[in-house]
Amino acid sequence: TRSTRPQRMLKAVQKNATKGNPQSVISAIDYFCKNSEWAMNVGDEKGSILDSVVTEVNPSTVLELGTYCGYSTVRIARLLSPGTKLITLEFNPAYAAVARQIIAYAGLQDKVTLVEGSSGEWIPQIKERFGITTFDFIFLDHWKDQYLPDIKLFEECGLLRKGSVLLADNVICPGAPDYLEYVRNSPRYESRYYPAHLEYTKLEDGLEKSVFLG
Ligand SMILES: O=C(NC/C=C/[C@H]1O[C@@H](n2cnc3cncnc32)[C@H](O)[C@@H]1O)c1cc([N+](=O)[O-])cc(O)c1O
Ligand SMILES: [Mg+2]
Repeated sequence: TRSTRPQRMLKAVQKNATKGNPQSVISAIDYFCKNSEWAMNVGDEKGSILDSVVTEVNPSTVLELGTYCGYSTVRIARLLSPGTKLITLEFNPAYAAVARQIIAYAGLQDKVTLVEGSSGEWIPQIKERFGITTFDFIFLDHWKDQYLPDIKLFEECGLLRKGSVLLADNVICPGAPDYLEYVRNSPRYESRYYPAHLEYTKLEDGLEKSVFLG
């Protein structure tokens, strides 16, 4: 049967990247998406903004929602200080299987815990399962209509502390209007928009950074 786009993306990484070199994995995926097949990775332009926010926060506890093929997982994990691990949630087993291989190719498997399951099911279990009290940094890049219910779940589960940083992809395209309205109008968040473009296109998109005020 025909291969899937994630499988073809993995092949491109194995062909063009250097094992154990995260930057080469990132470049190989961006090259594949620019020259062969578009895919919904955060991409290099928004990825550089992601890098700068992760570097600024220098988080000890990190959560990503929506691993997909692991592109942003690799971008984040490569910047974490030694001993720091990130948890990434992905409920599609086929995507998770590709992501595991891409993360391993980058040599970052020891810095990543990939959990196969849905955010709604797993967020309430994180404290007890992973011994985490709160997250310093959360990257939201899963289904856009899940951003709002999941941020409310973070609040209910006590997973945010004063200064926790949430960074959301695609707040313009495809858009997460209810989430934007919430973080921009809630007195509990200080929110800022980083304008950019939809990955590998000229369409407008951007990231919203929201700091929990406690
Ligand atoms: O739709 C987009 N992203 C949705 C991403 C979804 C990914 O997160 C997983 N997921 C979903 N809910 C989940 C809950 N729990 C765990 N994984 C979950 C899905 O299995 C998929 O791997 C998107 C679309 C465009 N676009 O231009 O169309 C551009 C982008 O950058 C995008 O991120
Ligand atoms: Mg996205």
